[in-house]
Amino acid sequence: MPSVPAQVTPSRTAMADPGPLHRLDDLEAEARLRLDPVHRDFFAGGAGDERTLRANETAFDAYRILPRVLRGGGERDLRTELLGETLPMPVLVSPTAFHRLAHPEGEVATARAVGAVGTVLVVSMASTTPIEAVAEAIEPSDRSARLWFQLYPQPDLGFTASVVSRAEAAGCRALVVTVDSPVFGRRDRDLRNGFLDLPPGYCCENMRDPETGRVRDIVMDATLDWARIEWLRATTRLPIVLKGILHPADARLAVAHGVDAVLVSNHGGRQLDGVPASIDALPAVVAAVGGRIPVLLDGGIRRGTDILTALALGAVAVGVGRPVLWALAARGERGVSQLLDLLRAELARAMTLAGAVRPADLTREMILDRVPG
Ligand SMILES: Cc1cc2nc3c(=O)[nH]c(=O)nc-3n(C[C@H](O)[C@H](O)[C@H](O)COP(=O)(O)O)c2cc1C
Ligand SMILES: CCCCCCC(=O)C(=O)O
Repeated sequence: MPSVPAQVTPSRTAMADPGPLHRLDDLEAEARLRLDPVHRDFFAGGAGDERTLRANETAFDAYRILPRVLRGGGERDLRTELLGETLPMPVLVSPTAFHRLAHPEGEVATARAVGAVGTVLVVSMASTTPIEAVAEAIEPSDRSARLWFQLYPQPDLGFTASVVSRAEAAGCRALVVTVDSPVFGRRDRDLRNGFLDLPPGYCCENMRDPETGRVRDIVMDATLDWARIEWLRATTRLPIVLKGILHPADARLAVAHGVDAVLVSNHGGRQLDGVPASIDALPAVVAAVGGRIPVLLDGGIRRGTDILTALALGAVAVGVGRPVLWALAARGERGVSQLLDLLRAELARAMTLAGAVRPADLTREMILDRVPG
């Protein structure tokens, strides 16, 4: 594979304190100033004509919140039960690759920020920091933070098992198995930019072979099937979350195969272009699962009102992907903390205005859909 052409080194000096964060999209604008344009394209881009990428955000425009009034309740309680644990809010950090391209401290900075909030960081298999170092980055006093590990199952079962063991030993509390990537999506921006490999000095640290020390390439495995999920089920005691479920029939199969949760996701529009926005796929998956396992969602979450809409349509929690990368690139650890605080504050305010004290108060009847723009 050709390596990436010489990169512009982002300047991290002489940047004034950016102060408080008022809007999530300010982070993207700031990040744009700091990122190498090739890396920015990798983070921002999607597959094909990026129809699904755009739809993930714009689909929320077709939903309206129908609030309840005079419900009182005082302070909002955002705590959320998920896979046997209590999260402080129904927001997780979805797995994204290559955080060290966004900021020199990479996944360590992300983990510290998520650790301070105490929610879940799903560490990508394509992390540029080894899972052990990500786990160590979380302060002992913040150990209520949860790491989950995202896995692309590799055709080499022995190596896959060794990666799962590493994640278990590092204290990861769930395995997020990405099932929407039997092959890499066609990403025109990366092809045009020649971004086909990491720059020298960076690698996917979780792909280091335990025996040889060599770093393997991640294989997107087109032979992946339900039998492999059964194999994984027998290989680990960790809860298994299937990431990339869009079809209700697959959600039913996930339940039948003993999976612990499904994550409705189109990989941020980076795999099969033309699939529905995540929020549009959610209701049918929720109906198919029928409450037997939790349903999560990611894709296009940018506002507290987006989170509220997803929860009311049946998601137990949502994940954010790109906003975390923008926050990290723009402001490092502080930016990720500010982002999570902003989402929490926006959600609490939206719930107050909608008459919900707890996430469980958000119900399907509070959402009108197919509202023309
Ligand atoms: C730059 C980038 C890298 C990603 N890397 C991974 C990955 O390593 N594993 C994975 O399962 N999903 C990956 N995703 C998909 C995200 O987990 C998530 O599904 C998506 O970003 C959610 O959409 P959002 O960016 O609109 O929040 C990546 C997404 C982006 C933007
Ligand atoms: C060969 C490296 C694979 C990185 C995969 C990251 C990812 O999922 C993405 O969407 O990009």
